[in-house]
Amino acid sequence: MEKYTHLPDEWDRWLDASVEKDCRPDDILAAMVAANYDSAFAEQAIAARFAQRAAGERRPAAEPYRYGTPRICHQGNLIRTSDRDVRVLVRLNEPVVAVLDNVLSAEECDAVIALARDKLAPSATLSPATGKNQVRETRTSSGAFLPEADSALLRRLNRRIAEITNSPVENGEALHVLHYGVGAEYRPHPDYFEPASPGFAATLRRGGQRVATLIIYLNDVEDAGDTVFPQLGLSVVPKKGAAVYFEYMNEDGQLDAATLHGGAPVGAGEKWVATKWVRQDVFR
Ligand SMILES: O=C(O)CCC(=O)C(=O)O
Ligand SMILES: [Fe+2]
Repeated sequence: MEKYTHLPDEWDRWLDASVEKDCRPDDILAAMVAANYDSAFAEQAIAARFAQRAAGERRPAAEPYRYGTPRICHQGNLIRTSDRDVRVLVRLNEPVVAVLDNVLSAEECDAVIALARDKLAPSATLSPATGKNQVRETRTSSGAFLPEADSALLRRLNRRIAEITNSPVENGEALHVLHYGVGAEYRPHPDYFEPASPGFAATLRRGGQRVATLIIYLNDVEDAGDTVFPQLGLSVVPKKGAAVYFEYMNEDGQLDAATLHGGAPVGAGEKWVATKWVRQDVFR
């Protein structure tokens, strides 16, 4: 039987009542799946209902994002790190986005791919409703985290990335490598965790919010696979050793929705990136 992707009135009221009673999102989901609801649809509906309730308890209208001094120091043509001069190619101030070149050497790119190749697993996304990792059609790459203890190369790169992003090494999550085959994509998403979503509470306790991202391109893609920013009309074309940086949390804790981004489907060849997500505090 076809799964339901529509909420009739009685289920709408039931969902409201369940959220009001503070039922666990997991239990609400289980009940809906048992009643033949599509699980992705149900999760979205549950997360939206929790977010709505939280929004009602907060200030009514969200204030526009205030752009202060960027975290990244990218005024000049170069960012000098302790072991490499990184070239600034493009700077955008609102939101803060920078395209950088010469972040990694070609040999370093190849070495990072080699470290990740055997560890790849289908990419998952964290459910905003339940906090569980789930494989979805919105993210069709495969990926692996590379813990720093694994190699001297990773320690050196993590230090360099911390200098580029002007943040403590300890605030970075482990480097995350993604591999996309032809047609694989990562649909537009924010990298921060929507604070009102119950599924994100646990990860937010580990180092606080994500504040900035550096996506490093580890190969030249034969066709397409750009990193796209739909709200900016911006598309960054992968180039081996180059990177795109963006930041999305200011000193007041506001989150910048304009940094919505995704990895467009690869047209030909393959695409490898290494992502560093920077947290507000030490990430454990
Ligand atoms: O592959 C890309 O261009 C985007 C990757 C991405 O959004 C991420 O790793 O958070
Ligand atoms: Fe992302």
